[in-house]
Amino acid sequence: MTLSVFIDGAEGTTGLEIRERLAPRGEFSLIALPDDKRKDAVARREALNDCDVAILCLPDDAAREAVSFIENDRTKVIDASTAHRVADGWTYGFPELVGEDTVRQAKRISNPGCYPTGFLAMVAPLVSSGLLPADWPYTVNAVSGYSGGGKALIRRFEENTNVAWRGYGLGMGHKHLGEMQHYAGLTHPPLFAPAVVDAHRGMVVEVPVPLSAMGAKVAANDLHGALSAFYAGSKIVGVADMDDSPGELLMRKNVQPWDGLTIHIFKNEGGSQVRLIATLDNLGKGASGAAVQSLNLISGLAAATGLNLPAQ
Ligand SMILES: NC(=O)C1=CN([C@@H]2O[C@H](COP(=O)(O)OP(=O)(O)OC[C@H]3O[C@@H](n4cnc5c(N)ncnc54)[C@H](OP(=O)(O)O)[C@@H]3O)[C@@H](O)[C@H]2O)C=CC1
Ligand SMILES: CC(=O)N[C@@H](CCC(=O)OP(=O)(O)O)C(=O)O
Repeated sequence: MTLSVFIDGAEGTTGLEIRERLAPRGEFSLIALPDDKRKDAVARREALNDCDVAILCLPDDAAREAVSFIENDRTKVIDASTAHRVADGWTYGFPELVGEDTVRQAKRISNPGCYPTGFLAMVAPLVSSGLLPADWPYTVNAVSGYSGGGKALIRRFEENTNVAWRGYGLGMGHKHLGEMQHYAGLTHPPLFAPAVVDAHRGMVVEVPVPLSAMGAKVAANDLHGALSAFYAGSKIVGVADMDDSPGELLMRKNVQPWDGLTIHIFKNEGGSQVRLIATLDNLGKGASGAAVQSLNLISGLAAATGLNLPAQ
């Protein structure tokens, strides 16, 4: 059976990439609105009620409006925006953390934010297993490619080639804090320091872990072992081997779309300090690839269909 999918916001950065992933796949037929109707409330309402699955690639307010347009019990929703990430009645679309079956059965799925995907992939399993404390004031240092800010930031970077690094979220009230704290089960919101660099796509999310200062009774190898075991069955999330003499970790420009995520663990001599670093594609596991992973699950298909898998 072919499932009909309507991407609301199909001309945006995330929406276009979902189309790219679904175009070659015979299991899905896409409902598309003509350009002059893509923001027309009547046409969107009709498409949202006609489709089996609606994928919302919209600003938060438009995503809330789209959900309010749905008047039937059949249409399932995958929302890429921040609007429903910690809302009642919504399933967080992170199958590795919440369980594939939970996503498979959901009718309302909220796609995780790109930075929280990197943060939670590392911290949530370590906190829930008790290896890292829930009440530590974690910090998150992260860089994103400029496509993470959608069409407006792409335009800004591509028209002003003189910006190499853009720190933001300087008021420390970033919209991703809620989901990071909630799904990692933390007492405090993390101190989050995001920045954009002059690359179209890609993301590096780092959590420093001063093991001895936090009084943790575990070593870097224990964190590595726990995360390797946690993701052992995953074709999407991988854990890099620990390297005794690491050189450098690079985020490159002009890379191909990638739907995986790799966790790196580095330690100092003596093992008192650890750096947990996740590398991913903000438009892959950070957005469009994650939406397709959830779409596969609610369609009864294998979760791991994605671009350039397995994890690199
Ligand atoms: N880019 C990324 O890496 C990530 C994005 N997201 C989230 O995904 C969502 C989409 O982001 P992104 O693709 O980057 O943003 P873009 O700005 O690139 O795309 C948003 C699209 O929505 C369209 N749109 C705006 N308002 C309406 C409306 N009322 N009705 C129909 N269409 C509308 C825009 O139209 P127009 O083309 O005319 O501007 C645009 O095409 C956001 O909530 C974002 O936070 C989440 C994770 C990562
Ligand atoms: C580089 C950049 O601007 N990134 C966006 C986040 C992109 C993303 O994850 O979107 P959601 O907010 O919907 O989760 C930001 O920091 O606001």
